[in-house]
Amino acid sequence: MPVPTGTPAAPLEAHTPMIQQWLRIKAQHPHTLVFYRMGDFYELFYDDAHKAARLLDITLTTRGQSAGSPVVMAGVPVHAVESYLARLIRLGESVAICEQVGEVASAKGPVERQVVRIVTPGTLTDAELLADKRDAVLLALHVGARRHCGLAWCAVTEGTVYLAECDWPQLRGWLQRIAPDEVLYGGGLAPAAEAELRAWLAPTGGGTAALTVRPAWVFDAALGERKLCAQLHAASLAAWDAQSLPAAHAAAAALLDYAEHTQGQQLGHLRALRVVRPNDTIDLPATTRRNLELTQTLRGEPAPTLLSLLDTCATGMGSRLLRRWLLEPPRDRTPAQQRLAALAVLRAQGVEPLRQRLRGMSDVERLTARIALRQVRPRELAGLAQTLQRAQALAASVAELAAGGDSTLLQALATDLHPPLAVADLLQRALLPEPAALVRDGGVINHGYDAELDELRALQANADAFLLELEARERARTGIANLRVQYNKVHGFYIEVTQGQLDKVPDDYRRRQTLKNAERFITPELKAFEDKVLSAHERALAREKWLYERLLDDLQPHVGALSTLARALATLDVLAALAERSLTLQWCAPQFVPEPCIEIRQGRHPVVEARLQETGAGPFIPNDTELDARTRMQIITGPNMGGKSTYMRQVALIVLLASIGSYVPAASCRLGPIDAIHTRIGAADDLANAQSTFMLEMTEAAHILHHASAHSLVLMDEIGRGTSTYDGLALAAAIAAHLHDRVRAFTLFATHYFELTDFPARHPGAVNVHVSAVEGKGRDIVFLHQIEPGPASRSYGVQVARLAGVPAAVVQQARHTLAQLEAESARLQRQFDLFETPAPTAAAADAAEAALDRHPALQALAELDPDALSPREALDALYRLHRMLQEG
Ligand SMILES: Nc1ncnc2c1ncn2[C@@H]1O[C@H](COP(=O)(O)OP(=O)(O)OP(=O)(O)O)[C@@H](O)[C@H]1O
Repeated sequence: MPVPTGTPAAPLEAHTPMIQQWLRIKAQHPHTLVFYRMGDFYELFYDDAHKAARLLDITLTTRGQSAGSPVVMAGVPVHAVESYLARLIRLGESVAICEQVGEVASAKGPVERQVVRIVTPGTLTDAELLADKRDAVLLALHVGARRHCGLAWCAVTEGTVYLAECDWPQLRGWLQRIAPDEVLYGGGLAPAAEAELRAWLAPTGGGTAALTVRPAWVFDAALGERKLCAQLHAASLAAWDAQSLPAAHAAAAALLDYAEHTQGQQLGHLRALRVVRPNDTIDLPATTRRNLELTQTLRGEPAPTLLSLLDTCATGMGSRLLRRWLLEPPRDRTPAQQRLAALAVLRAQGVEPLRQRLRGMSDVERLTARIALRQVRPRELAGLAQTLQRAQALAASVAELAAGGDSTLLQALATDLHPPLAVADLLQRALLPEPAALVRDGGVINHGYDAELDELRALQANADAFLLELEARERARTGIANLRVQYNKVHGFYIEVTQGQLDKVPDDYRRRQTLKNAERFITPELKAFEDKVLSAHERALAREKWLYERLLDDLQPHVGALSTLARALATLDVLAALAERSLTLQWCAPQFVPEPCIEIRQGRHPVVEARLQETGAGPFIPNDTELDARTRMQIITGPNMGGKSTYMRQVALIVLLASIGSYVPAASCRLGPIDAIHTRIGAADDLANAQSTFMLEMTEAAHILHHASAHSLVLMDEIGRGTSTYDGLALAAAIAAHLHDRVRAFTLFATHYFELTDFPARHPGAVNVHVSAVEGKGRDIVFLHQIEPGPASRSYGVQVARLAGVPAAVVQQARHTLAQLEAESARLQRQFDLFETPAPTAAAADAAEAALDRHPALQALAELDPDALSPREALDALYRLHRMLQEG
C-alpha cells in the first residue's frame, strides 16, 4: 500500500496528543526537518519523513493512527545522528533538533519537548560535522535602496563578525571571495534579483551555498548596530570604523538573529568586528584563486596546492588562519613586514621546539565557541585543560624568543599567549583526567570538587565502609558492644540492639521493628544515609549534570580571554609553519619598496618544484623576472610544455607569498605596491554556466581590462586561443595594447601568436622573452625551461606532438605541411600592420587616400620595388623623392 503524503487535513484536536505537540513544533519550523526525540530515535513525521527517506535512504513506515489516518514516519538512531546530519547539511538542508525536556514520570500526556538547536549549513559547530581546516560561513545579505548591498558574515566557531558594503554589480565578486555555506536574505527581494543571486551562488568553492529567506523586518539597521554594540560590549562602533554602514548593520541584525535562533541562545564569543573594504586587501578574484590553485587544484582537490604545500600547521585553528592569510593579503605592507620580522627571529632561534609544543594542542578557537554555546563536551574540556598548561610553557619560550630578537609581533604574542590560569585551575579541579564522553553517563566531575557528589559516589562505592564506621561510632557512643548496623530489602537500614541492652538506647533512636529478642532502630543520620544511598546513582548523575552546567557558567566570563589565547596560538602556529617551510624549502625574505617593481632573482614555482622533487623528475630551473616603471610587460613565447604557464604562475605566487608576509621561493625579491592579481589562464569550459570557452575567455579578459590598474599584476595566458586565428590574433594584439597603453599593469602575456613578438618594437614598456628549448638527438625536443630575452625562434609544436606519441606518419606529414606554410607566410609577411592604430574616422581615412592619389612623390614611392634596388639606386631614389616633395 502506498504511504500517504502530506499531513492529514484535520483540526489540531483531532490528532493524538503527541502529534498535536509535533504539529505545534513543526508550525514554528516549516522549512526545517524536525528531528523529534522518541527514546533512542529521532523520528520524522509526514512530509519530513518522506523527504528524509528520500535523502537518507531510510525506511518509511506508518504506525498507529492520528486524525483517522496512519502516522507516516521515518527515524534515525540517536547514536548515529551525526552522520545523518552531516549528509543532510551537505545537501543544503537544515535540521531542528527537538529533545525531551520534561520529566517522564511527572508529565501528563507526551513529555514536554523543545527545539534545542537548529543545525544549518552556515551555523555548524559540531566537531564531527566540520572539516578541521575550514569553518562553515554564514552570510546575511541586505539589499537596500538602489540595490546597495550590506553584507555581514561570520563563522559561528570563529568569533569575528565581518561587515562590508557594495553595489549590486560587485556582489558576485564578494560572494565568490567569501564563499559562504549559507546565505540569508530578506523576503522582499525582487524575483529577478533573487534569480541572479541563485545563479551566482551555484558554483561557489567546494559546493553550493544554501539560501535561506528571513523575514524582511529582521534586516533592521538600528537594531543591527545595537546588537553589534552589545556583542562587542561597546557604546559605539566608532573604534572599528564601522559606525556609518547602515546596510551592513541591517545585514548584521539578520545574521545575529539567525545565529541566535539556530543556537538557541546568544553568541557570547562573537566579540571581534572587522570591516572589510575592497581597498584594504589585494584583490584576488575567484578566477585567480582557481588558476593559481591556491586552496584547490583545478580539479577541485585540496592538494597539491599552495595551501597544502604551506600548511604544516600543528593545529586546525592554525590551518584555518593560514587559509585566511592566503586569501586576504593586505595591501598595506605593515602586517607582512611584522610577520617577516617574526619569521626572521623564529628561523634564527630554531622553530622546531616551538612546533613540538604546539603539536597535539586542542583547537582552542572552536572549543571557545563551543563553551560559549554551551555545547562543549567533557573530553574537549579535559583537552583544553592540558592545552592551557602547555600554553603556559609556550608563552615562556615565546617571551624568551621575543626578548632575543626584534619582532613586535612576537612580543605581542608572548603577552597574549598567557592562558587564563583560573580556567586551567578550574578545569583541573572540576574534571576527571579522563572524563566520560557524555555528561549523561556520569564519570565526568573530579573527586574532591564537590562534597555532595563525593558523598554520593562514596555512598555507592563505600556503603559497607560507612556502615562499619557508623556501627563503631554508635557502639562507642551508646556503650552497646554488640550493636549492629544492618540492611534488608523490606525495612532498609537499621540498628539492631538486643533486649538486654535496650536501656542504653539514646533518645534519637526511633523504633522501626520489634523482634523476639531484639529491637531494630533508625536514627536521623541513618535515615539520611538510607535516602542517599538508595538513590545515590541517579542523584550522582543528576548532580554531575548540574555541576557541569555550573562549570559552563563559570567558564563564560573567560570566553574573551580564551579567544585572545586562541588567536595568539593560531598566529604562532602559522608563523612557525611558515618559518619551517622557509627553512625546509630554502626560501628568502622579500623586500618591499615604494617604487613600482617586481624584481625576482632565481624564482621558482613552489608547487611544481615540490612535485618534481617528489617524483625525482629532475631539478626545477629557476628564472628571473624584472618588471619596473619602464618595463611593465613581458611578451612570452616558446614551445608548448616549455614552461610559460609555470613561469607566469610562479611570479604571481611569489608576489602573493610576499604579500602575506611569507618568505618566497627565490634568491631575492623586491616588490613594489600591488593592488590585485588578475589571471586569464587556460580554456576550461564553464559547463555549469553554459558559457562557451571563448565567451568565458572574453568575459574574464573584459573583467581584467575594467578592473586592473597600474599596480596590478596581470597574467594573460594564450588569450585569443578560443576563436579563429585572425580573430584571436587581432583581439590578443588589441588587449595587449590596451594593457600596455591605458592600464599600464604589470603584465605577463604568454602567446602562441608569433606576430605579437613585434609588439615591443612599437611599445616601449614591453619586452620579448621566451622559454628556451633545443632540438636534441633524433630531432626530439629538449625543454630547458629557462626564460631568456628576445622572442622564441620557433614553436616546436611538431616536436612536442612527436614527444606525445603522435604516430610517425602524422608527424612526418605535419613537418611537410609546416615547411610549406612557413614559406608561404614569409612571402606574405609584413603586408599588414597588426599594431596600427585604427584611423580615427572614415572621413580621415578617405582624406589620406585622396592625398595618396594626389601627390606624385607618393605615387613614385608606391611604384618602387625596394628589393630590386641596389644600395646606390636606393640612395638615388631617395634624393629623387625628396626633390619631388620640395617641388610640391
Ligand atoms: N622552470 C622549470 N623547471 C623545471 N621544469 C619545469 C619548469 N617549468 C615547467 N616545467 C615542467 O614543464 C611542464 C610544462 O610546463 P607549462 O605547463 O608551464 O608549459 P607551457 O609552456 O605553459 O605549456 P602549454 O603552452 O602547453 O600550456 C610542467 O608541468 C613542469 O613539469
